[in-house]
Amino acid sequence: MKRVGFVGWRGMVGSVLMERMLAENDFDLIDEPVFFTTSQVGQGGPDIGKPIPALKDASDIEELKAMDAIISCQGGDYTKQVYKDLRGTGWQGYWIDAASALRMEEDSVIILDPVNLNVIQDALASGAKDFIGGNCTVSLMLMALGGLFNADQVEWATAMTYQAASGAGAKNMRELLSQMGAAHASVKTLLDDPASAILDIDRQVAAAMRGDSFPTDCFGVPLAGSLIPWIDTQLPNGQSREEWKGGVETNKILGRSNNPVPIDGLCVRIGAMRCHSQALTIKLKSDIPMDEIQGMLASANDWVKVIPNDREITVKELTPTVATGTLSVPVGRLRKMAMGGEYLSAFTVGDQLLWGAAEPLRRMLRILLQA
Ligand SMILES: NC(=O)C1=CN([C@@H]2O[C@H](COP(=O)(O)OP(=O)(O)OC[C@H]3O[C@@H](n4cnc5c(N)ncnc54)[C@H](OP(=O)(O)O)[C@@H]3O)[C@@H](O)[C@H]2O)C=CC1
Ligand SMILES: N[C@@H](CC(=O)OP(=O)(O)O)C(=O)O
Repeated sequence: MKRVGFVGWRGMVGSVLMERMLAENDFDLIDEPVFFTTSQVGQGGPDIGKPIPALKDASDIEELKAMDAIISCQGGDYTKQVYKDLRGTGWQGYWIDAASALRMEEDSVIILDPVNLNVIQDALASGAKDFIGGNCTVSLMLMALGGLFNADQVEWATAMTYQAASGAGAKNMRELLSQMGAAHASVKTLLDDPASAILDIDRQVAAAMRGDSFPTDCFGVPLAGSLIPWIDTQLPNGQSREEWKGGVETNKILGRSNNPVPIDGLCVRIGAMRCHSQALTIKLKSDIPMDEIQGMLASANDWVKVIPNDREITVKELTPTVATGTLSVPVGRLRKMAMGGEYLSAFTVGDQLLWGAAEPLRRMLRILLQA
């Protein structure tokens, strides 16, 4: 592969992708990396340790057409704007995308190679050209529980999520911190006085959070000190779109859309920065002994880390604070539930910008570059 085009490389997901590609020396495998922009045509691109042309126009179909592969972290609106026109020219290159726009298209593959390399390879062999990153929550759940799914031991599963601000975008991360600051500022004087009453502090914070000056332009409501029990749009059946993705994307990734495992849940935004967490209830097909379960999970890929169901280790190692900025996907709180030996509880955490967004794209490009 000679020419690889990058769109959306300076956004939040794109920046994480660039960091990872530099860390793994991926650019050494690309003859001509070409960087595109929707707003800075002609300006300089990122420093990748070798010369690159000035930024090209990401809406210029002729320029895009010259690429052997394009990797986009620009978002679904951009994909909808150019993808059809580009394919309409007869372009046969590979399209790798972080956005959800093409995920459920028949000809596309949702990529998560530590879990579905077989699906990816079969698709490549049959000429597939569109490789789309999965929803962050889904990818992180499968990185954690891939062992049970691969062994076909899951009868059904529910995922109750605790999703970070980053999933809503860079501005939302900033707003979360502004909200934290505003909440703190509203009671600073009282906090500084050790004799002040906690219920006065509580009343004053609640008033500040409900007040008009509390910063809520991005989330629409307070997140710091609160939570938001809805992510993405509303579907007619009462599911949120994020919850719907849990079922359809998991089964597509596993290559079993025709024989789906029922998966549903409830997706909630909480005040973490960039790590999504999820509490899972898994109905197993049989009462598998716990040591076998742990073995299946731990051996599924190089990044999953089984945390013993021990209080001290769990509170230290199974948190967003520990997982943030790393590729490690800890999974713990593993125990059989009161409902019976086939009911397994689990809790998992992962960085939603790494395995949840950039890393599957980077690895897909690498698969193509090394083919
Ligand atoms: N955020 C997430 O958790 C996930 C996002 N995705 C997908 O990735 C897409 C992009 O998400 P995300 O990276 O969060 O989006 P960003 O808003 O961070 O970046 C998107 C684009 O905005 C433009 N931009 C304008 N101003 C700036 C600035 N000051 N700094 C950086 N970029 C700027 C850039 O385009 P240009 O250079 O052309 O101006 C950039 O590529 C999403 O729409 C979604 O489809 C997928 C999985 C997870
Ligand atoms: N919806 C996710 C982030 C995201 O971008 O998801 P998707 O790639 O499925 O649109 C969240 O808010 O946490």
